[in-house]
Amino acid sequence: MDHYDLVVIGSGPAGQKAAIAAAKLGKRAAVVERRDMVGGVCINTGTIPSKTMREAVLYLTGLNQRELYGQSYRLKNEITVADLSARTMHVVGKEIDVIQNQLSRNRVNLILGSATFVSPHEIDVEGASGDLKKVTADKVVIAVGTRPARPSGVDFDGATIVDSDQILGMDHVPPSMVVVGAGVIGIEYASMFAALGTKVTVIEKRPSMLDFCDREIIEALQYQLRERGVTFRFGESVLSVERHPSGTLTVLESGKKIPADTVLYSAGRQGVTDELKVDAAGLTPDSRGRLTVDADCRTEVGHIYAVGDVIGFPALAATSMEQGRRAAYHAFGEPVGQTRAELQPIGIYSIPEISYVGRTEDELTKDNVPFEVGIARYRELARGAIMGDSFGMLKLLVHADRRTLLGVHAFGSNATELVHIGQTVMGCDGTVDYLVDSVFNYPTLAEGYKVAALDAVNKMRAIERVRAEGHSGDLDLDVG
Ligand SMILES: Cc1cc2nc3c(=O)[nH]c(=O)nc-3n(C[C@H](O)[C@H](O)[C@H](O)COP(=O)(O)OP(=O)(O)OC[C@H]3O[C@@H](n4cnc5c(N)ncnc54)[C@H](O)[C@@H]3O)c2cc1C
Ligand SMILES: NC(=O)c1ccc[n+]([C@@H]2O[C@H](COP(=O)([O-])OP(=O)(O)OC[C@H]3O[C@@H](n4cnc5c(N)ncnc54)[C@H](O)[C@@H]3O)[C@@H](O)[C@H]2O)c1
Repeated sequence: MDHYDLVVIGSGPAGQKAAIAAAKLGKRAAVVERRDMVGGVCINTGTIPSKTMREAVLYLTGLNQRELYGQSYRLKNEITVADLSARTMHVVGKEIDVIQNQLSRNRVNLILGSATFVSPHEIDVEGASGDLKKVTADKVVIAVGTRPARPSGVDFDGATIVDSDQILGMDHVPPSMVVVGAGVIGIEYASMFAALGTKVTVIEKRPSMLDFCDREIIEALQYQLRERGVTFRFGESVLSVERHPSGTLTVLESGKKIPADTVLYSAGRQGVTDELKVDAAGLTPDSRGRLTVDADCRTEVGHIYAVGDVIGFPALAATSMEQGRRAAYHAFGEPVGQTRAELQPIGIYSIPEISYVGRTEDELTKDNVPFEVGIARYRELARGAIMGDSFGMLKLLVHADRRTLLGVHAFGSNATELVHIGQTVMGCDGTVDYLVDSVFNYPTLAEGYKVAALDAVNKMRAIERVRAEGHSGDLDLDVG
C-alpha cells in the first residue's frame, strides 16, 4: 500500500492544480484518473474541444470576414466533421501532452483507475483490467467533476440524440438540430451549428436565456442568432424525444412537435460522486451529486477537500483551477490571498462572444445604486472596421458619485480577452477618470475603454451642468 501526503481524485483542471500546488510545497502527491487520458471534461469533451471547434468553424466558414468580403465569402463550402475534428484532435493531443509533462516534471504520481473510498484516509483504485491498488493519504482532494444530466425519458444513442459529451463524435454536420436548454453549453453549440448552416431550434423552459448577463447584450446575441436562422422557443419544456428512421421528433409539453435530424440535450450536469462511495469517507452528496464545502473548499470531513464542478457554481475551468490551488495550500498550511468573488469574469463563447465582470444594470437598479453607462461601439473604433466587426460593443457601468467601475460588459470579437482590462481596473478600485486619462494603442479594441469612459463622463458632466444651471436659476429667482 502506497502512502501520500495528498491524493487527488480526478485529473481535470481542479485536480491538476491541486496536485501541482502540493508538489511545489514539497509534498508527495498522486492523481487518480479513471479515463485512459488526463485532463478531464475540460480537455477531452468540454472546454478545449468546443473552443477549438469554434475556431475551426469561424475559420472555415469565413463568417468573421463576410463584412469585408461579402456575405457569400467562405473558405470551404462543404465543411465536414473531419475538417472540424482534425483541428480539435490536434489541440486536445497537445494539451494532454502538456498536462502529462507538467505532472511528471513535478513528480506527481499518476495512477490510472477508478477510485473508491474504503475509509476517510483509504482509497481503492481499480484499473481497466480489474487490478486493484490501495493507497492511503493524509489529505484528499475530490475533483471528480460532472457528467451531462440525462433524463430517463430520453433515449441517447450518441448519433441522433446526443449530450454535450457525445456531440463531438457525430459523423456528419446535421441539416437541422434541436438544442434543449439555452444554458451556456446549449447557446455555444447553437451558435456553432447555426454558423455551419444547420437549422437550429433552441428550447428553453425559462422565459429568457442567460439571464445573469447584461440584457441589452443578450438581446443583441439573440438578434445575431436569429439572423443566422436560429428559432427560440422560450417558456417551453420538453416532454419526450422520439427517434424515427427518418429523424427525431421533440415533443413539447405545450403539444408542439419539432422535427430535426439531431437533438442536443444540454440541460445541466450532475456530479459524479455516485461511483466514488463517498459515504465510506463520511460524506453525503446532494440530489445532483454535488458536495458541500466551506470557503477553503473543505468538506465536513476535515482532511477531505472538494474542488471544481463537483461543488457546483460557477463550474468553470477557470474557477476549478483556482479552487484546486487554494485547497492544496490550505491543506498544507500555506498562506493564500483573498479571492474577490465580485471580480470573477464570465466568458461565453457564443458567436459573437460575450464576456463580463461585475454587476449588471438590472442588479444595480434593483439595489438602488446610482450609475451611469458609457458605451463604445466597435463600428466607431478603427480596429472594429479593420476586423469587419460592426456590431460589437463595450459597456462600462460607472458609480455616479464614486466614479468607480461597477461592471464591464463586452460583446463581439475578443470580448473574453478585453474584459480583463476592466477587471484589473476594478481590482485596483480605479475610476472612470483613469480610463479617460489613459492612452491606448491605436488602432485597438482596447481603445474602446477610453471611448466608453468618455461617453460615461460626458453624461455625468451633462447632469452636473443641469444641476449647476438649476442652482443659478434658483439664485436668480431668489434675487428677483
Ligand atoms: C461543452 C463544455 C464547454 C465548456 N466550456 C468552458 C469554457 O469555455 N470555459 C470554462 O471556464 N469552462 C468551460 N466548461 C466547464 C469546464 O470544462 C469545467 O468547469 C471543468 O472541466 C471542471 O473541472 P474539474 O477538474 O472539476 O472536473 P473535470 O474536468 O470534469 O475532471 C474530472 C475528472 O475526474 C475523473 N474521475 C471522476 N470520477 C473518478 C473516480 N472515481 N476515480 C478516478 N477519476 C475519476 C474524470 O474521469 C475526469 O477526468 C465547459 C464544459 C463543457 C461541458
Ligand atoms: N464558456 C463557459 O464558461 C462554459 C461553456 C460551457 C459550459 N460551461 C459550464 O457548464 C455547466 C453546464 O452547462 P449547461 O448549459 O448544460 O447547464 P445550465 O444548467 O447552465 O443550463 C441548462 C438550461 O437548460 C434548461 N432546461 C433544463 N431542462 C429543460 C427542459 N426539459 N426543457 C427545456 N429547457 C430545459 C434550464 O432552464 C437551463 O437554462 C454550466 O454551469 C457552465 O458553467 C461553461
